[in-house]
Formats: sequence, C-alpha cells, structure tokens
Amino acid sequence: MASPPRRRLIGLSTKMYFSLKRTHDYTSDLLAALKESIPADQLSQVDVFFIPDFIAIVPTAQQLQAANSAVWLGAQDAHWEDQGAFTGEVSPSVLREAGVRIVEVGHAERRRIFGEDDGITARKAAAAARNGMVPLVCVGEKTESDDAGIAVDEVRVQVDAVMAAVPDEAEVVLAYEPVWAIGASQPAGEKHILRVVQGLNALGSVRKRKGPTRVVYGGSAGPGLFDRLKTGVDGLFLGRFGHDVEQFIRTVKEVIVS
Ligand SMILES: O=C[C@H](O)COP(=O)(O)O
Repeated sequence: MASPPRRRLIGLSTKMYFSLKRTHDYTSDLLAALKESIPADQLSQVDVFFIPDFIAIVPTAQQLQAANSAVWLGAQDAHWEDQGAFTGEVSPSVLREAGVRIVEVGHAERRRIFGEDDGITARKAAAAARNGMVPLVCVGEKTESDDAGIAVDEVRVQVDAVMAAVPDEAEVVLAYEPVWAIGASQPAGEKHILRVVQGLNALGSVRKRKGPTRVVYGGSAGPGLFDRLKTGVDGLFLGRFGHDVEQFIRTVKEVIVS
C-alpha cells in the first residue's frame, strides 16, 4: 500500500550573504508577500522556514511574532552542549529560547571548511532534538556521478550516524544536498535527485523510525524545479535563488500547488 503524501516543507538559508538591514527588509517583504499573494488556506498546507544568520535571529523572531506568522525560524548551526566553556559557540537551548524551531546541522560548508564530521553532526542533531527543535540534517555526496547507488552509499553513512543519535520519536528533516550542486548554476538532474531520495527513504535507519522524517532537496534550487521532484521529494531548501523575495514566493507556490 502506498504511504500517504507527507506535508511539504520549503525554506531558505541566507548563509552569510545578508547584512542585518537586508535580513530585516527581506523578512518584512517575505511576510507581506506570503500574506498578500498566497491564500491562507493554501499557505497552511505547507511548512515554510527561514534561516538567517545568528545575529539576526532575535530581531527576526520579533518580526515573525509581531506578524503572528507561522513561518518557522531556523538557525544555521548549534553547539552540541546546552551550556558551558565553549567560547564563540551558540547554545541550542538559547536558540530555543529565542524562538528557533529548526536547526541546520552538517551543512557541506560546515563539513568542508570547519572540519565537522558525521560524529559532530550527529551530536548537534541530537542537541537540537533534545531542546525541542527539528534537526535539518544536510547530507550529500561530494562527487558528481551518474550512479545514484554510489551517492546513496556515501549518504547512508551520514544519515545512519544522525539517526543513531537522535531519539526515535523525534522529528527529523533531511536535506539532500549533493555537494557538487551547491553554489552551482543549476540543480542536480531530477532523475538523480529522485533516485537518491528514494534510496535515502529506503535506508533502514530512516524506514524504521517512529518519528516523522521528511526529505527536502537543496543545491541551486529555485523556481521551476519542484514540479519535477514532486513525486518523491517533500520540499526544497533554497540558498541564492531565494534571495529575491519574488523568486522565493514563486517557489513556495510551486511547492504548494504541484
Ligand atoms: O543552504 C542551502 C544550500 O546549500 C543551497 O545553496 P545554493 O542554492 O545557493 O546552492
């Protein structure tokens, strides 16, 4: 028997691209556009998340709260401990206190530039879940190949490490982001994405979980993509191609109606 479709999810991370003012203006424009151009009954069918940089989290939370918005506030990372002598780090419990609902862990840039491995990513995912937030776990193969099986083998190790650390009932979102498709001119091909995501959903560590697990695609995602992924992917995670509010809204609409 086919499983029922899962609630879709779409979001954006500003990485380190925006000034404080730009994040403020983007948030205002986004909230206005969501209200004006998407009927409330349609918008309520999807989860939308927005992940600014750490400094912008508190003012963004205030903007979302003032607008009584259902948009999920996200963080781009979190430490694995809640408090202590960890100079320069950001506590997951403080993020929760600030209104964060989803925490990105294991992004390819964290892994490549900051040396974070599967063990660290797993501890961070567990810390997010422990503090009542949803870990948004980024996984993906490093090298482009036509063979989706090779990608699934590489990604399996990343996923298994996280699933072993996160409580079985906790909600998890996996962001499948092939490393070679991040910061590129176009996303990975739809056949490849669909095959890898199918392989990911079939992993024992994913299939046997009690808690909800959704899988979104990221890596040069933007308008025009989701219609080609709708049969097998639960949503999208945007970077650069969501920097323009209109483009992001167009993509949100596509995720709702496709
Ligand atoms: O966090 C988002 C992803 O890394 C995708 O970024 P990008 O769309 O700019 O390639």
